[in-house]
This record gives sequence, C-alpha cells and structure tokens, in this order.
Amino acid sequence: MKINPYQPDQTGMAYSVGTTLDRFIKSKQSDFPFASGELSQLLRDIALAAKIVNRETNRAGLANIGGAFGQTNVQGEEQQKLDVIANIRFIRALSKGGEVCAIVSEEEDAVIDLHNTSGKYVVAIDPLDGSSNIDVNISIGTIFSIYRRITPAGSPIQMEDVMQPGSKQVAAGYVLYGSSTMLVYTTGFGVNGFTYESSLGEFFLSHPNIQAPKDGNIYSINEGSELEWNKGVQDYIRLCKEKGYSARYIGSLVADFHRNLLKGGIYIYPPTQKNPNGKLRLLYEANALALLAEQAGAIATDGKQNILSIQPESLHQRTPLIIGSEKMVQTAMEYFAEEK
Ligand SMILES: O=P(O)(O)OC[C@H]1O[C@](O)(COP(=O)(O)O)[C@@H](O)[C@@H]1O
Ligand SMILES: [Mg+2]
Ligand SMILES: [Mg+2]
Repeated sequence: MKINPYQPDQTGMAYSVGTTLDRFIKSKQSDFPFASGELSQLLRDIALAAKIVNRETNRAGLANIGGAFGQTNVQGEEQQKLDVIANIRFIRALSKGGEVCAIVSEEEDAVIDLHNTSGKYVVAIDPLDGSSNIDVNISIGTIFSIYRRITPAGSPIQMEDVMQPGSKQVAAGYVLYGSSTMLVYTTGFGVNGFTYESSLGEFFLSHPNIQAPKDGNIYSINEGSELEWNKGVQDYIRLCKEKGYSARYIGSLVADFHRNLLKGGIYIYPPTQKNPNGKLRLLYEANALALLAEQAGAIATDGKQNILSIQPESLHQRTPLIIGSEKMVQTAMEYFAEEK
C-alpha cells in the first residue's frame, strides 16, 4: 500500500506520517459533538496500557511470563499468564484514567462496575487475543470497543449500558504485538494506524486513513475444522482454492484481520459442531473489528446480518464471523445463503 505522507482524511485534514498519537488524538477532538477530552484521554489510557503489555509480550520468554496461569476463564479456556497480566494492566489503566464506569473483559465472568460516578464510557476488551500463540512468538493482540453509557452518569450501571449493539460504538480498535507493535483505531471518522517506536515510547502515525482493498486473494479459516463446516462454507472455500487464492491463517484474529485489512482478504470463523455459534465473542472481538472494517470500506457479517446490528443478549456470547474485502464477503454470503 503506497502511503502518501500528506494523505488527507475524510475531513480533508492532512496528517503527516510521523504525527504522534497524542497530537493526532488532540487534533481529531473537534470531530465529536460532545468533545470534552474524555474520549481522547481514554484512548491515551489504552495506548499507555498497550505500551506496558507490549513490553511484557516482548520479554514473555525471558521473564517466565509465558505458559499457563493454571486457571480457566468463563469460556472454559485455560488462561495463559499473559492473558491475566494483560487483563490486569488494561483494567488498571482504564480504572485509573477516570473516564470509564464499566468494563467487560474476556477474562472476567461479570461486568466490572468501577462505581465511577463521573465515568461516561463502557469498555469491552479482549486483553490478549491469540492466546494459543503467546508461547511460540507469533503475533498476538488486544481488541477494544468503547461505548457511551446510556443511563445517566452517577446512577448505577445497568445491563443496557453494556449490552449495546456494535453500531453504538463511539470508538474501537486493536493493538497488534507483532514484528512491530501497532495501534489501529477508529472513532467513526476513518481508520488510522500507529506504529510504536519503543526507544521513544511513542506511537507514530504510519498508516493514515486505511482503506481495505475491495477484493483480494487471501482466505483465512482454520481448515482443521473442515469436516464440521456446513455445505455453504465448504463450497466457498473450494471456490477460493479453484481460484488459486492463498490460504493464510495465523490463529490470532487480530493478526489475520490486520493482514487482510491492508492486503485484501477474507477471514471466516464459521459455526462448527464444536462451536455451533462460532468461537469468537461478539462484545469484545467481533464488534470492534466490524466497526473498523466498515470504516475502512470492508464488510463484517455473521452470515445472516451485519455484525454491528446484532443486539447482544449475554456478555460472552459468541457469533460466527465473516469479515474482509467487500467483494469476497459478498461472494461468500451468496454461498452461505444457499444453506437456508
Ligand atoms: O484455534 P482456532 O479454533 O482456529 O481459534 C483461533 C481463534 O481463537 C482466538 O485465539 C480467540 O481469541 P483469544 O485468544 O482471545 O481467546 C482468535 O484470536 C483466533 O482467531
Ligand atoms: Mg480473542
Ligand atoms: Mg483473549
């Protein structure tokens, strides 16, 4: 993707590659009707926690941070030490920042009510995505969704504050801890990517105004569960092979999504016998990536409807996820429609 250093975003404002995250956040504040700096501060808090988790991931092998923690989470999955460390780091940064009133985390059974009467934001977070790749030095990530609470600030948190459809997100993003560490986010005005320069401790704008290619030739699916796929998925993947597409599956949702966002491609986690509703979680995995996809001109669906229109019913509910380049997802949907 050719980067024009002075590429203007939707508002026509030109940002030079190399702008710090902080300066970028400040300059974008005027996009918000109710700008009071709180969301900006919340984004900074997330960036701070990301820097700390980045340091932990980089030295996971050295500091005995790798490996299992010895407990299972509400999903019945064995928690990795880094799952727990990242969870603690993000919850601490979000609670200390003062902008957040409630947190939903993959690693927490229930909603964390911070009893912060002035906090206006609810954050849903997957502190460490791609846990199966932690100990083998493969890219992992963090995924976050931000909502404004519905009930008045100061009143007790209600489930309606937490159970909002993805279309209500005021911001969403992910951190990718890979060969370089990146923070990619949207506030509903396009998608921008920042690369972490650890020697300076700063995130710098490196991917302004990301636009997903409308088509691609990469498909990402765990072929190990092929025998559990329905006919529509089997037929679509056969089409991808007939077309000579490349199979790429890292097994870290953030990393697979990021590659396809930049290069074009489709990621599919379908319903399987083991996971009849898919494996990925709506509130802190699918919703954030769906908003980023939409803002970058790509598509996210559960096979039947836009992910962003799904009304959540439970905190850790799962959803099938088909996300990626517009033309590829539209074609896949034609195959999945045959299933009905
Ligand atoms: O091993 P599978 O079934 O292909 O699942 C891999 C998927 O599960 C995940 O690891 C789930 O996320 P967590 O690691 O946050 O639990 C995704 O990152 C990844 O895309
Ligand atoms: Mg995850
Ligand atoms: Mg996780």
